[in-house]
Amino acid sequence: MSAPVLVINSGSSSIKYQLVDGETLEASTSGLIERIGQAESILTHRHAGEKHQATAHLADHAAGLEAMVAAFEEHGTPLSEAGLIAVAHRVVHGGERFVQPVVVDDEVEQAIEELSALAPLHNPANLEGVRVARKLFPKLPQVAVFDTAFHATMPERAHLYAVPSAWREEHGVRRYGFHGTSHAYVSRKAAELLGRSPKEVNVIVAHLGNGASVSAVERGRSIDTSMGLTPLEGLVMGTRSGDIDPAIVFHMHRQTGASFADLDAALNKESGMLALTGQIDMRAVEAAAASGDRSAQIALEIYCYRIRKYIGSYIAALGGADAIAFTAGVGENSAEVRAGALGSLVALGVHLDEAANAAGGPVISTPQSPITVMVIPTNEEGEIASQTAALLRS
Ligand SMILES: Nc1ncnc2c1ncn2[C@@H]1O[C@H](COP(=O)(O)OP(=O)(O)O)[C@@H](O)[C@H]1O
Ligand SMILES: CC(=O)OP(=O)(O)O
Ligand SMILES: [Mg+2]
Repeated sequence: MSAPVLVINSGSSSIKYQLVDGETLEASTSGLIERIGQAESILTHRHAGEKHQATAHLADHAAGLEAMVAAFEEHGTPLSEAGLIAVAHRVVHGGERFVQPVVVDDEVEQAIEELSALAPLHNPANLEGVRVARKLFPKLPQVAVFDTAFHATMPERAHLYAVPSAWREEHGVRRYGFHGTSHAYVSRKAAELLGRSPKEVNVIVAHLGNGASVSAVERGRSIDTSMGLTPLEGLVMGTRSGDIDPAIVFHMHRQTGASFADLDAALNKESGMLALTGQIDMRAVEAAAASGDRSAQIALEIYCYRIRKYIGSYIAALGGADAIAFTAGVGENSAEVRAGALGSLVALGVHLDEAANAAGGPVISTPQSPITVMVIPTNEEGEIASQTAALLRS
């Protein structure tokens, strides 16, 4: 590896990590630590085509990152001998200030902490990863790469909300958008698949994971995206409601006396597919729907209908699209969701090839389709490593 970067994606109860070459984007080692803070945590470490799994009690992110360091020592090359040029961190909210990757110092750490109010599910965990890694690897540059950065190009018509000016000017209320490294990487790959430069094409990216968002990418620049001030707006997600009438919050507060903290938790953690079906995982929802469960069938319809409305509106926003690309856990794996999301878009130039869709792509539209539909595996860690290597070169 010529520019090895350790990429860390700290979630609320998990840590994903990869050792990636910032030049070739090749990952030699990757891992996932799940159920941090619970009685038994699971560490899955992949190196040289082999999978090593272990369980342990990992009380917090510090313990999780120490277990990661130990796994590198046990399997393959210890991190201290890997020739790392940096540790790179996914940070979800960068606010208005961070529109490029930055090397983290005390002041940047403080700024990320202040942004936690805008991404309470994500930034605190990201920050924890940064803090522990700064202690573990004090000599290496720690770089933060922000989910929001790619969307900094959105025009005012897309990022301004029609709310009182003090909210906008004094409290940073605007659309920021998230999953930016994924939207950036996948929209570039879509242009590559079309055999064109990113600057020549308009692409709609549907990133459908646990969190989910759609973006409209005009000639390589994000011009709109479905997530807003926080990662709650837009699509129906695993546990998040996506778009609702904001008055529902006031109504429920008045009706039940629930606090704003309770309502925040209800919309972020107890809504979405979980609220509609009792399940978070799309595989379980699809299995229930296939076995005749009516609420799962309706939930799938709602999930797909919301995506379809966003895609239709982004075709309008872009004045026509060259490609639609599906990515992330659901987008890459569920032919049923892709078909459901595209149904009735024939009138807008989307002709799905059902056999190609069932086979998983990469191209899943017919050769005559005016808009090419694709399935493109995302690579957030590779994109983060590549942006980090570019920052350190400059
Ligand atoms: N074969 C599959 N069919 C349908 N959905 C799947 C499949 N594999 C994974 N998923 C969905 O992908 C989700 C995770 O996506 P991912 O992009 O890894 O999310 P995150 O990064 O937010 O954790 C799971 O919750 C599951 O719903
Ligand atoms: C921003 C966001 O929703 O991220 P994730 O999908 O990882 O939850
Ligand atoms: Mg994700």
